[in-house]
Amino acid sequence: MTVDAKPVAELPDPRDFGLSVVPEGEIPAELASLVDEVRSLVDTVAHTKAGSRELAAAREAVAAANDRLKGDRHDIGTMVQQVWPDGRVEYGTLTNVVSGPTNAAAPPLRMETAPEGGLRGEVVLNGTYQGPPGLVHGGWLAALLDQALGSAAGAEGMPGLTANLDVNYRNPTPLNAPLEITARVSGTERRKVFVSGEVRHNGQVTAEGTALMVRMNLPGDGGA
Ligand SMILES: CCCCCCCCCCCCCC(=O)SCCNC(=O)CCNC(=O)[C@H](O)C(C)(C)COP(=O)(O)OP(=O)(O)OC[C@H]1O[C@@H](n2cnc3c(N)ncnc32)[C@H](O)[C@@H]1OP(=O)(O)O
Repeated sequence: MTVDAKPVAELPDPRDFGLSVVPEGEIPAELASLVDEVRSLVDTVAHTKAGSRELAAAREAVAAANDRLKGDRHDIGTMVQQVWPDGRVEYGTLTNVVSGPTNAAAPPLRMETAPEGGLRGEVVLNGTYQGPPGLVHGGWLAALLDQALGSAAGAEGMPGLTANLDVNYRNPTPLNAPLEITARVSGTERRKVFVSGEVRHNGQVTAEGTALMVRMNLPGDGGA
């Protein structure tokens, strides 16, 4: 098994597949700020002990905001073009549930190139990601790993879909605490990209995963 990455410059342009693209720099600062506020609102609502009057008033205010914004929407499948600090261009889904910059349901996870190779990111999951008391839900840890592992393949010029994901939960993962996510490509075989990664808290692995990503079949690939 070898790592046989395509040059990053050959990454597919989503526009060639009929998808819309929004450059990340063109997302209004007001939208980023609104997304942060909604993320906080979801946590607040999930934990509130407010009384009926306050709840009804808050519901009216939220409904008014919803009515105000819901007319003008990006299409499902819209991509966001992100430029890495080293100038590399990457495409992700605008509303990706783990990393989408406009999705208030996303933590959001942003991965960067790690000095030791592969990718590294940091994330804090609030109480809306809870599974067992005070701990992160295992399904969300799998989602974080899936995204990080997929990004590691994408960063090597091999974007694709997850065919298989295997997660081991080694230690409880706390809420409201910094988590480090690492991921890398360990090998390739034809269109198969083998990836692995970890979630750590205070340097201790809490979850680790391996995945098989099947690289997108691109024009000129010959299916290989
Ligand atoms: C435009 C740019 C956009 C880029 C965006 C990217 C964002 C990424 C973000 C990522 C983060 C989010 C991630 C997500 O959320 S991805 C969302 C969750 N995943 C999916 O929905 C994938 C559903 N599955 C499929 O679509 C197909 O099955 C795929 C595409 C995976 C393969 O169907 P395809 O017809 O294409 O290929 P193939 O069948 O010829 O197989 C090829 C090779 O693979 C081997 N194989 C296949 N399956 C398995 C398996 N289960 N175990 C072991 N091996 C398996 C197979 O034997 C063969 O091997 P070999 O014969 O060569 O030895």
